[in-house]
Amino acid sequence: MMAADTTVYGVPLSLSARVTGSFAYLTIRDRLPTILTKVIDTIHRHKNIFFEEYGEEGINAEKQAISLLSKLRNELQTDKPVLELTDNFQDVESWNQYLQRQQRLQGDQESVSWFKSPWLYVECYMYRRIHEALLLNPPISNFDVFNEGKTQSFLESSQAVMALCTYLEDIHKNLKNFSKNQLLEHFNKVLQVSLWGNKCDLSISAGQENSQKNSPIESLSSLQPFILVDHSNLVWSTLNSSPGLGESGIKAADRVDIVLDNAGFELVTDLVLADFLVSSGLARQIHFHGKSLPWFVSDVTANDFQWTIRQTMASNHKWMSKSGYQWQSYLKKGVWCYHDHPFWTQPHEFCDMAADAPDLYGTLQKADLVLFKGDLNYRKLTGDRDWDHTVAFSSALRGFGPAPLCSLRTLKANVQVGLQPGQGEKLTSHDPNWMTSGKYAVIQFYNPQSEKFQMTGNVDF
Ligand SMILES: O=P(O)(O)OC[C@@]1(O)O[C@H](CO)[C@@H](O)[C@@H]1O
Ligand SMILES: [Mn+2]
Repeated sequence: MMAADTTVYGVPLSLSARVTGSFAYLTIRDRLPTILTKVIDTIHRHKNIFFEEYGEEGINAEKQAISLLSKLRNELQTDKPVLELTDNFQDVESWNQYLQRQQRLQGDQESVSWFKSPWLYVECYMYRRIHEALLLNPPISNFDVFNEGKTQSFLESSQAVMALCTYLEDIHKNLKNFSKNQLLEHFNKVLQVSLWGNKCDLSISAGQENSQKNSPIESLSSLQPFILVDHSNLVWSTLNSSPGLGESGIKAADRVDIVLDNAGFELVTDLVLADFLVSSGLARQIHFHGKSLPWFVSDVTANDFQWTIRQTMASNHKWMSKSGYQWQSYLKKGVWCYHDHPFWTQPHEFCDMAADAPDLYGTLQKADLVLFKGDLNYRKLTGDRDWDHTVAFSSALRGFGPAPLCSLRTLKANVQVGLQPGQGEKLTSHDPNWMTSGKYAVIQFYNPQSEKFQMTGNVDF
């Protein structure tokens, strides 16, 4: 049970580095400075390229950006107050208003600092400050400091990508003859491949490469026991309960939104899932949501999304190339759409979305299902609070529910809800790092309509 001083109106406090030795503390003390040092090193290694492209201006920009990033690293390591942003990017006002909100919450400016403020806030803020350091130094403003790691993750996963595209081609060939059960079997496989694709995240590894080396399909059965919450059946029934009938006679969802996480291998697993949903007739449209700036080392930007599809098309592997052309065609026809709303690269908990980004909330309300990939999205869904593990997922969402939603997340932060009584304790006893190792995962579903049904006894379709 929560101690009284750790909850406000029943909502636990945000995870933060106030708790010495906590995962948040170790992340801010150790991993974030390491990531910053790698960013500085990356910029320095590109000095000659900046000179070739931009002359002396490029050299000066490199020097100034490194100076700003070194200052940022010092502020972080010495627990200085969080500062206002000074660039003119689209979201600067929202970020500075959030800082003022945090200052009101915490009492004064001095107390809003790296080790005394919510982990979610300061970690997101660090990536936004990295972007500021580039924005304030044109002509290198468009340089993606994480690009090397993201492209390496894709290129070094090429065997796994080929295996996945070959598997997808087999499905395409036999799709028309599949029974409902066979379709369900393949649905579960591509859903779990997308789930485990999330292990390939470069911020947890502080940039250490972690591409996918072995066949993603063959390893699924050995990974099954590590799925702590498996609501795949609820996802399947949501896709099959939509009013419309697809070409294949399957009840098709009109629209599935995928809130993306990492580029590289994980993005390919999401594209394969999206391809399966459309080609099987389970969905008519897929809307992808990426990031509007380089984020958490490996998160997908528009450039990463386009590069990945171009790379797949250019492959000399027959089925990889065929997949790439199919995916490009889906984008051209509007069967697939890509968005990158600024809200995804702000620090807000998702329960704030309806108030702080009503346009985005309204977009998600058009979906029959929203899939949220990865750990950071899970932290924002649950507010990165220190919840008891048996708290219901619906409670932790605190009113966020634009549509039926499902988190596909490998655990890399110490927040997890919706477990059975005793499940957390049992995991801690035989695997103390179960919440942060990336070994475990959840497929965790919530339907706001069923919530409404429980409260009012009826649902207006
Ligand atoms: O969202 P992702 O890519 O699955 O993970 C993001 C992440 O790596 O960043 C933080 C650690 O710095 C944690 O929230 C989490 O481990
Ligand atoms: Mn990520």
